Amino acid sequence: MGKVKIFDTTLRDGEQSPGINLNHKEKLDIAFQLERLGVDIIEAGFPASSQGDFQSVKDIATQIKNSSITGLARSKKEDIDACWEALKQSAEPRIHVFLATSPIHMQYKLKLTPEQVVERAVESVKYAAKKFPYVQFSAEDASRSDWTFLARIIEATIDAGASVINLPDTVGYGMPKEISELFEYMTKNVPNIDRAILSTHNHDDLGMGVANSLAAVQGGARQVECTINGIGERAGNASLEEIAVGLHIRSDFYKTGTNIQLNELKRTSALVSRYTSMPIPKNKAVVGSNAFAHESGIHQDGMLKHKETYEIITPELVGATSSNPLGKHSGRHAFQEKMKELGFKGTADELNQLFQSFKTLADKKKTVTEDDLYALMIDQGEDEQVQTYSLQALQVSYGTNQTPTATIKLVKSGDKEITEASTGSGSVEAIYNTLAKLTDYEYRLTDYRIQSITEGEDSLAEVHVKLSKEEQSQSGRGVAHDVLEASAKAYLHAVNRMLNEEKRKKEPSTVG
Ligand SMILES: CC(=O)SCCNC(=O)CCNC(=O)[C@H](O)C(C)(C)COP(=O)(O)OP(=O)(O)OC[C@H]1O[C@@H](n2cnc3c(N)ncnc32)[C@H](O)[C@@H]1OP(=O)(O)O
Ligand SMILES: CC(C)C(=O)C(=O)O
Ligand SMILES: [Mg+2]
Repeated sequence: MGKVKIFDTTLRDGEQSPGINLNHKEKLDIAFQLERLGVDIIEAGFPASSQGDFQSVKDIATQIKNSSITGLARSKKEDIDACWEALKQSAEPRIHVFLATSPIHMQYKLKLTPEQVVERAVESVKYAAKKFPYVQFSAEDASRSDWTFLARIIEATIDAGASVINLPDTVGYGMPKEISELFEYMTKNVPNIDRAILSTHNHDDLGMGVANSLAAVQGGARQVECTINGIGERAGNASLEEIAVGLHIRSDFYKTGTNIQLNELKRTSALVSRYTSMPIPKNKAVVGSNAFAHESGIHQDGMLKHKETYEIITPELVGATSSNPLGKHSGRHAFQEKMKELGFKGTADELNQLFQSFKTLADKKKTVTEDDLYALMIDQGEDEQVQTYSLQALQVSYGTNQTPTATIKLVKSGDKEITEASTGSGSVEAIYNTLAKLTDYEYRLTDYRIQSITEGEDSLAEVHVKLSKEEQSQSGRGVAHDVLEASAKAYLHAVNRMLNEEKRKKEPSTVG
């Protein structure tokens, strides 16, 4: 069996997404990327719909060399003529003529009888075939059409010159088994079907776009129409990246493949997302940022032991990279691996302590980044010094028209709990006034700096302070999820270092 042709309609049906309006340059950029991706046919637009669409189709048709270009036309001479004017310079001019075949569309929208629909379709395909070497006919709303009538119009349009017959699930109504049977039925019941290839075009109203496309391939379709990121009318079209990767990964099942250069998928998806301002959901198959991310401990452990335990698609296949983000579901194996990567050389006990701090942090933060882990490592190094004072509890009350008050409980010398409260003109000053009382020292705060270690709302805050007393000064650093807690920690860090330094000076020198 030959390869399934990929017909990309991002620039036509994709652009029909509410809110999307691509300009000329954006359309050309996307067309060039689709060509790089290895798309067989690019539906560049609907030339009769506007002057802008006409010009884009024309320019794409003259500039793209390695994909065939097509344009959409209603079953009307004016639409076909506009399409010809836009596409006549293309290397392989193709037209896509459509007319609806379902009872509801024929009666209410077209206001035509089934006989008139067959007549109009045949007349249009014949007219198009006089100009175009390749004519595709689409029976719009095929999935809600009567199958006997559909077989009749397919036979008639093939006789009129159509070499591709598309059976769209225009409103995303079909179910996979039904779509597969529809294609099998037409393959068996249309006498001249071997003179055309069958094409499938699915919408995602019931979330079946990709499943129906693959089911159609099972039923005999040899062309699949789809869009990048699944953009399109209403809930969108079937997504190209999912179809191409599905056919590749399960080629054992479908016994076919595509010409798509899979490692261009991620880039193409990102380009379309940027130009259409339609963000890609994190959990989107193939191209979502979580598609190759493994967060839970058991999965990360499995991945470290053998990637295929949890990865059926390698990120490299689609031009993406994998990641093992650490979060609250991560276990010791993945944590240890990451710490090794970061250069941790401590003992098993130290690693264990770090793992506990990491778990505490991960409970508050969605993803713990490398920078967060560095911060934890550095904090641990500091913990090895004598900590005269350590923070037990901190409460700050703050409100407009209210004096900020801090209540702080410290542990002194490892066992004694001491508590104090003080006010200040701001929350940080209230904290520092309270800490000054608790630590019996009157330091001057000569520097206070705050920075976020990582990006995002849930990043760790890092506070740096400098405390001075007479000739002495000492810096301190505190890291916490909360700015006020980091401020208190930084102050205590400086006090503890100051006390350690004083003690060291008093100790008799061992040198000499
Ligand atoms: C399933 C799909 O995705 S189909 C493609 C949808 N895409 C678009 O509609 C692209 C943007 N559309 C447009 O710019 C405009 O709708 C145009 C330029 C195509 C037509 O504009 P207008 O002439 O103002 O017509 P309008 O859009 O209001 O109505 C559509 C007309 O086309 C007719 N029509 C619909 N499909 C077809 C068809 N396949 N063949 C012939 N006529 C058709 C309708 O019956 C209606 O005809 P009527 O005016 O006699 O009732
Ligand atoms: C024009 C046709 C193919 C279409 O987009 C549809 O039926 O969804
Ligand atoms: Mg469509």
